[in-house]
Amino acid sequence: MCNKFKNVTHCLFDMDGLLLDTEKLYSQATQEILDLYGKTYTWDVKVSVMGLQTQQVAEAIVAAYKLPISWEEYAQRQRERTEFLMTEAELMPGAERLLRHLHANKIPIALATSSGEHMVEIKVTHHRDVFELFHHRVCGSTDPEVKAGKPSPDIFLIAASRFLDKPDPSNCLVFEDAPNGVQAALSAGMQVVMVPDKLVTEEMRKGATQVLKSLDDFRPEDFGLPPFPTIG
Ligand SMILES: O=c1[nH]cc([C@@H]2O[C@H](COP(=O)(O)O)[C@@H](O)[C@H]2O)c(=O)[nH]1
Ligand SMILES: [Mg+2]
Repeated sequence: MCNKFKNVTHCLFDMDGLLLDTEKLYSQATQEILDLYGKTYTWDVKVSVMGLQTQQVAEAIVAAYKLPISWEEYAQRQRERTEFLMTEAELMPGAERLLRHLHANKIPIALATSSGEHMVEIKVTHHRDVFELFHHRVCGSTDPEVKAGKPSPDIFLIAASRFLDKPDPSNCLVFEDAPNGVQAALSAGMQVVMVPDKLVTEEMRKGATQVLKSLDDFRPEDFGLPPFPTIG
């Protein structure tokens, strides 16, 4: 049987909405701010900001809802609300099993999140052992080398270059939930497994190398990675 996917050697993981169930918490915090102005955080705006850096998200929301505040003020309010909420972030189904499996099989893995370093620390409060499996973390909103956020390829190219053996992008597999993140991975010349929210349209899934309902459905052997051990 011919495999339509190319073998890879390294994996890069998005965090929000992919490894951690934080997108619903962002929606909650955003809606609380918009409530003050009688506005509703709608899916079309939400999906357009998913994966962007903090400043870009704040600018987009202030513009979309014509809020009478600066992006800095918006970002400050979002941070105040999310700092509390995100300590309770839960792992997405299949995330821990996949990360532990890749790590146990010595497949180099890295985190490539648009979130800033401080927020990443808060989000991993209850999952430190799992997030320590990564060779390194790239935190887009605070990393001086990451100039442009997703959908630009910068974050994934920088994440790849920080592995000791500096793999070619074509040998890296990205895991993403957001259309902006999928575009970033493709622009970086990488294959990308997309695990989208149910509301992401067919059109927005186009281009992804593989689309899955859950990380639990991922078959490492599709990409030349060691398969999960069979039970029994
Ligand atoms: O409704 C929202 N979704 C997502 C974000 C943003 O999502 C990023 C998470 O990125 P990633 O999925 O690359 O880990 C955070 O920096 C945050 O700014 C947000 O602010 N609001
Ligand atoms: Mg994400």
